[in-house]
Amino acid sequence: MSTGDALSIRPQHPRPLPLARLAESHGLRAAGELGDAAVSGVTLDSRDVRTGDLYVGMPGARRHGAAFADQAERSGAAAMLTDAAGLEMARERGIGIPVLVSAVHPRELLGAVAAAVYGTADLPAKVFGITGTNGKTSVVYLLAELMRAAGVVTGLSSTAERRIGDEVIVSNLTSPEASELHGLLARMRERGVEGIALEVSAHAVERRRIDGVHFDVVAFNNFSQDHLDDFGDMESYFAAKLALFAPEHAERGVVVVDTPPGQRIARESRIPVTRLATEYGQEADWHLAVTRQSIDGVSFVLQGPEGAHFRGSVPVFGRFMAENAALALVMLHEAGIPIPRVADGLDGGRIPVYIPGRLECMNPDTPLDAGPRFFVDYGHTPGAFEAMLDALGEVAPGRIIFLFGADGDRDTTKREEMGRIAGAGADTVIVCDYHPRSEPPEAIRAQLITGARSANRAAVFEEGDPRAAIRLAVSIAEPGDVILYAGPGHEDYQEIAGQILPYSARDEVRGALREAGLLS
Ligand SMILES: CC(=O)N[C@H]1[C@@H](OP(=O)(O)OP(=O)(O)OC[C@H]2O[C@@H](n3ccc(=O)[nH]c3=O)[C@H](O)[C@@H]2O)O[C@H](CO)[C@@H](O)[C@@H]1O[C@H](C)C(=O)N[C@@H](C)C(=O)N[C@H](CCC(=O)O)C(=O)O
Ligand SMILES: Nc1ncnc2c1ncn2[C@@H]1O[C@H](COP(=O)(O)OP(=O)(O)OP(=O)(O)O)[C@@H](O)[C@H]1O
Repeated sequence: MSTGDALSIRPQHPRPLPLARLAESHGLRAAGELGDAAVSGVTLDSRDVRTGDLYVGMPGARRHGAAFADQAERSGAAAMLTDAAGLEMARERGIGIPVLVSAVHPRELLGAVAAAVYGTADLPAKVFGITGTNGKTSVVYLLAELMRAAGVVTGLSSTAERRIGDEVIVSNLTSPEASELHGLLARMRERGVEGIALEVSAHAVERRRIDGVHFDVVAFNNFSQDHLDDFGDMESYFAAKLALFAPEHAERGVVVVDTPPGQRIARESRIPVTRLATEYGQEADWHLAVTRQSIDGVSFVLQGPEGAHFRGSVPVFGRFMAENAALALVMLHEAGIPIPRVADGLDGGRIPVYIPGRLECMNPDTPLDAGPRFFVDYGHTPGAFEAMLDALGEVAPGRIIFLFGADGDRDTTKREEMGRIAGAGADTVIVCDYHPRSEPPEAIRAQLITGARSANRAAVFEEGDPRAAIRLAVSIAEPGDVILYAGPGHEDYQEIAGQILPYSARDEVRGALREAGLLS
């Protein structure tokens, strides 16, 4: 997520849709005369309204969007869509624009309405969606890179950023609200995008942010603890992911079946599923085997039905990166972009993917006998910590120095487990602050440290200020050691006590490496 509050992206040449037609096709009641009013965009945020928009004022967790109807009207909204309560609020505010009233929660119609306004119900492009706890952003970037290799014009939407070809758009949520998503899809269509990779969070499925999108292929990679503050329990979190595997969302699915959650998705999916296994002996349609690993990347062989196979590598360490790449390859194959076509566009199977802030090495040119390698990562779940530290255990030439903090005001139950995994998998742990938000930072650190000490392995240091923590890590590291800073990834801010402060871990790390003479 970024703190950038850029306006949502829209098509450059919208085609206004008559309100009367919209009302009729979606069972909306018109409060007053619609005349020949038409709308050319949709938004549910008054601060994002453009002239000619349909402003959707719907109830949120904290307030009703209709409270901002006057602001939306002043900004040029041509009409409003709301519920009965919202209509009352709009009337109280003396709104003059036409109002459409929905008998159900407007969220239930938002995707279909946005698709109708933007004409995105049926896209010429192939659309791919990935869900799972960790690795969604990585799979999205791999999909985009592999499509480029196959000569496909690509667009993507991820936590890190959204992209249309080479154009980069600020990303505020992992999965944008349906109104924003359809605006993005419409712009992609204008730009001739032929293949679209979308990260689909559990929130997106549950809050109907993907309504009106029909995926050619959706995929599931893994499932572990996260977001319990939002979903309450693991079963509800899982159910939100499983719901993506349904005919109303997608044609077909690809599932990593190494673990019981993956096997369950494959069993309970309501669409045909192709299975990918990375564990030896696991029954599946496609099998992945890692052939070589180092701190600089991972090589693998992927084998599938009818002799389909791929031999290649990813320049990011970890078995799970090979798994992410294999999953992307199988998804494309299932959508009719066959592996040989992708392989033809790659140099010897090398996938030159760059994933911002995911196991990103900040000094890849430092020789291992001259200094430590410093990686910045977005991992913030016990599952991601385990995957990264297991991977490093296999490839780190020297000691592992692990630097991390935890979110304030988010799933507090995962903190001790994150600390324990860090303490068990690293040689040195440095606990610092991430986004404390409204919580006392030292209390968050204390929970992480309790977990880290419980493992009885790593030396544990506490340094709240992340800038100082980075420098502490560099000062104690020796040639061949690996420093892994988990949490901030691509982000460019720190949220402390209601304030958003500029902070880029990647820039800070570069600065610290320069100070130490490890980067020019
Ligand atoms: C918990 C949650 O999902 N909240 C979302 C929700 O906020 P809310 O219900 O609290 O909205 P509200 O503040 O009550 O406002 C009600 C309505 O008034 C509108 N409003 C509000 C203020 C204003 O000035 N003008 C205006 O029009 C709002 O746009 C909204 O439609 O509706 C907002 C508008 O769409 C979202 O931005 C907001 O996402 C917040 C930012 C969020 O952090 N969501 C997280 C939990 C999330 O969705 N994360 C997932 C998963 C990430 C992962 O996998 O790690 C994601 O996909 O990003
Ligand atoms: N297949 C995987 N299995 C487990 N961990 C992974 C996998 N792929 C990546 N990771 C770890 O999880 C971290 C987050 O990866 P990524 O950003 O791709 O996941 P995400 O699902 O998009 O997370 P978010 O939705 O929070 O952005 C990575 O930086 C890496 O540490």
